[in-house]
Amino acid sequence: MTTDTIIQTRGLTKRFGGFAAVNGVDLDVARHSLHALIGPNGAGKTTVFNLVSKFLAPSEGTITYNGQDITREKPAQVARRGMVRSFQISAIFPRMTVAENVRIALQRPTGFSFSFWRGEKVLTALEDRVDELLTSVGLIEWRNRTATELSYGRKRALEFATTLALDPELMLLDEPMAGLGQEDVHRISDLIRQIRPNRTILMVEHNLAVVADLADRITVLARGEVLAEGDYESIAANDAVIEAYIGGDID
Ligand SMILES: Nc1ncnc2c1ncn2[C@@H]1O[C@H](COP(=O)(O)OP(=O)(O)OP(=O)(O)O)[C@@H](O)[C@H]1O
Repeated sequence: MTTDTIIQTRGLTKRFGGFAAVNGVDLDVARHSLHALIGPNGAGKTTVFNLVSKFLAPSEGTITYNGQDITREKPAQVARRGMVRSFQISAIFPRMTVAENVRIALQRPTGFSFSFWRGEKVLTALEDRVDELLTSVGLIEWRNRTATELSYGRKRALEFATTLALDPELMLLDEPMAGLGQEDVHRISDLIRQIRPNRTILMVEHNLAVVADLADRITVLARGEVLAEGDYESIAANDAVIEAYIGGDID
């Protein structure tokens, strides 16, 4: 494996009973790329995500992260290594303010070690970091409102802020556009573009316009196997991919 690969799977397989939801998947995610996993319903995308983030144990195969075998590690261990899955673990506390939500994320054991620090200077540094994160996701003027007052799209921006608080090296985004209206899709797309530099993002996303816009590389799954891989142009022109999407045009 080259040092440019941050996460690699070989022969990744997950069987539920006799059914292989994921079957022999080889995935290479290049460092500092945005890699999208797409495929029709039931293709195995969520299962791959659960395997990579260690929420599920594989039946067969290996997973390496920065060259280290993490196949048998627990989710908390891979989180400490810098792999953070958004939207599942970064739950929002609805009655707390927007700023408090980010502060709590910053004080998590896997985040900045603010919890071990003391004194006024430290608290100022913590507040500065909270405001920096809120500014970066466009929520600074909402900092003292309760999270429950935020629109759906802004809640997602807050989830981004709480994920970024952990300073992830690899962000796993699980359908970041799900349930969003067009305006919020643009807002979150801009946000992803903005946080991309120096990070690696692996994203499951159904919105193909977003995938076309953001992804450097795309892996198409169908029936648990890799059907195709490449940039959007090559994927969109691939007959097997078009057929897998029920004969439709994936544009
Ligand atoms: N815990 C489970 N037990 C049994 N079968 C499962 C389980 N989880 C997933 N499956 C099956 O594995 C297959 C792949 O599911 P998965 O959710 O990974 O697909 P997906 O590509 O994420 O689909 P979608 O786009 O609909 O979310 C499906 O046929 C699903 O029914």
